[in-house]
Amino acid sequence: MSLWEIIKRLYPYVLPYRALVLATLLLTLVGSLAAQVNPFVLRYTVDTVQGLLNQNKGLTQGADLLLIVTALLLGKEIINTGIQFGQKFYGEKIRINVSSTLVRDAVHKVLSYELGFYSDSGNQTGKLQTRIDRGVESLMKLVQNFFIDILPLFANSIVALVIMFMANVYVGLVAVAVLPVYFWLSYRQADKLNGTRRALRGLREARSQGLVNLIDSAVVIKSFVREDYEEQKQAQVQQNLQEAQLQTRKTNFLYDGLKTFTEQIGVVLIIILTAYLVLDRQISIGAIMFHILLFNNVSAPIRQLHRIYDEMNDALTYSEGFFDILDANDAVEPTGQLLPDHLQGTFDICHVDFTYPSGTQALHDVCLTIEAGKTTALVGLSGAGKSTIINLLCKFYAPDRGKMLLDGQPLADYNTHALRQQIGLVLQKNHIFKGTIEENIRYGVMDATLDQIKAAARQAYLHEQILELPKGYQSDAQQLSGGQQQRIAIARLFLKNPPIIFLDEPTASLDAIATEQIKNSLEAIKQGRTVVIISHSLAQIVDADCIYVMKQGRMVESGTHEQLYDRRGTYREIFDASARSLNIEKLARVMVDDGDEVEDTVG
Ligand SMILES: Nc1ncnc2c1ncn2[C@@H]1O[C@H](COP(=O)(O)OP(=O)(O)OP(=O)(O)O)[C@@H](O)[C@H]1O
Repeated sequence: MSLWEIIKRLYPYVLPYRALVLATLLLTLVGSLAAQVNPFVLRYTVDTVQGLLNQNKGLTQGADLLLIVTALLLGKEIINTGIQFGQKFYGEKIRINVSSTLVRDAVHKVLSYELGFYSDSGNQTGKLQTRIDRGVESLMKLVQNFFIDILPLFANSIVALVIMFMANVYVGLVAVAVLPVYFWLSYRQADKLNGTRRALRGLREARSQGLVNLIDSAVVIKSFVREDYEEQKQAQVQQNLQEAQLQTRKTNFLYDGLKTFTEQIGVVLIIILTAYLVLDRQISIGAIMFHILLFNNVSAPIRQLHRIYDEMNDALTYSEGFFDILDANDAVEPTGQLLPDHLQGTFDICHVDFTYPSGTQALHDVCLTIEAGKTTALVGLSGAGKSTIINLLCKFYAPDRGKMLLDGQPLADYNTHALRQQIGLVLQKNHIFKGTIEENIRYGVMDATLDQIKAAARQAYLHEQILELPKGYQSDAQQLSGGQQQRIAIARLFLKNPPIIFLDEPTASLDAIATEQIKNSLEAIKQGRTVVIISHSLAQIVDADCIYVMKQGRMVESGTHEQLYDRRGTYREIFDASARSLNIEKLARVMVDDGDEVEDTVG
C-alpha cells in the first residue's frame, strides 16, 4: 500500500473533523512564525547593546531595552504555550477520534463476516487482534506524526530557511549545503533500523505471550516436569530481545552522534561566515546569533527524520493487513429476505457436499430429512461430519453443492438473523463469557427478568447450585466447573425457548446424576419442537424418532433404533461397541442380582 493510498483511505475518517484540521493548520502556521521571534529579539538585543556601548551608555539607558526584550519574549512564550497546547490537543483529538472510528469499523466488519473468515490462517483470534491493533496503532502514529511532528517542525524549518535567505543569501546557502548530509545520515539511520523496531515489538510480544502461556499451561508443565525446558525457551526469547535492543541502541547512538557532528559543522560554518561578514561590515554583530538560532530551527525536524521515516514504513506495512479486514466484503455473511414467521421446522437436505475453507471435505453427497416436531439423532464415529451438518443448518457455512430446504424454501433465502432467532444451539463445549452467571444466562434473552433467568436455571438443574455460591447469580461464570458451564448453556436454551433445537453432545461434560436430570428436562422441552441431537451416549438417541448414521462424511444408514439394530450395519457396530465399553452385561447382572428392573436401564 502506498502512502497516497493510505491518505485516500484515511480521508473519509478525517473528513468529519475538518474544522479541527483547519484549526490545527492555522495554529501550525502561527506557531512557526512565533518560533522565529527569538532570533529577531536576540539580534535586536545584541545590536542595541552594541550601539549603547559604542555611545558609552550604560545600564540606565539600557533599562528600557531590557523591559522591551522581557515583554517580547514573555509574550511570545505565552502565545507559544497556547499554540502548542491547541496544536497538540487538536492533533490528539483528531487521532483519538479517528482511531476509535477505525476500531469500531473493524469490529463491525469482523462481526458481519461468516465463520469461514475466522478459520482462515491469518484471521485466527490472536492474529486478527494483532492485525487490528497494529494497523490502527501505525495509522494513528502517521496521523499523530503529521499533526504533531511533521507539520509543525517542517513549517518551522521552511520559515526559518526563508528568513535566512532573505537576511543573507550566502548564509542561507551554507545552511542548505549541510542539509543533504543530514538527510543522507537520517536515511541511513532509518535504513539500518528498518524493521528492528518491528522485530523488537514482536520479541516483546513473544516474551509477554510466553509468560501468559506459562501460566495457562502450568498444570501440564508441572505434571511433565518440563520447568527447565520452558525456562530455556523463555531465556532464548529474552536473549534475542537483549541483542536486538543493544543493536538498536548502538545504531541510534552512532547516527545521532554523526548528526550532531554535522549540525555543529553547520554551526561553525555559519559562525565563520557571519563573523567574516560582520568584520567586513556587511551585517550587524547581532546577525551571528540570529543565523545560528535560525539554523537550529532549520535542523530541528531533520533530527526526527529517521523516526518519522521508520514510523511511516510501519504504517505502510501494517495498514495493508488492517484495510484487508475492512475490505473482506466476500466474507460478509449472506442474508436472505425470507422471514421465518410461521416455521414448521422440516429440513430437507439433498445431495449436499461441503468443504471447509481449510480444504477438508467434511460431507459427501449427504441426504437426510429432519421432520418438524420430531427428534432426529445423528450418530457416527468422531469426525464423521455430524457437527458439520448442524453448522450448515445454522447457516454458519453454505454447502458446495446440493439443496438445503426449510419448509420447502431454500435455507439460503431465509434471513440469517431471523432464522437463528428460531434456533437453540447447545454444544459439547459452550462458550462462557467473562461476567456473572446472571449475565451469561441472560445471553439467551437480553431483556429477561431475574425471575425468568432463575426459572431457566431451575429447568437446567443449576439453580440450587448457584444459590450455594457465596455471590449467587453474581458469581463469576468462568469459575464454574465444566458441567455447570454446560448447564448455563442449557439454561440459555430454556430461556430462549426456540422452536428448533440443535443439541451437539449436550451432556458431554455432565456427571451421571446431572445427565439424567438434564435428559429429563430436555425431554420436556423437546415436545412439539424440531430437535436434532448428536450424542455418543446411547441413552440419548435410542428414543429418537429417526436416527441417521454417518461414516466419513457420508450418510450410510437411517431408521429407528430397532430397525437399525436389526440391520447389523454401522449402527449395530457402534451400539455393540458402546455396550461393551459400558460393560453393560455386568451392570445388568448386578442389577438382576439386586432384584432391580433391568429392562428400564438397558433400554
Ligand atoms: N472448522 C473446521 N475447519 C476445518 N475442518 C473442520 C472444521 N470443523 C471440522 N472439520 C473437519 O471436518 C470433519 C468432520 O468434523 P465434524 O466436527 O463434523 O465431525 P463430528 O462427526 O461432529 O465429530 P465429533 O463426534 O468428534 O464431534 C473432520 O475431518 C474435521 O477435522
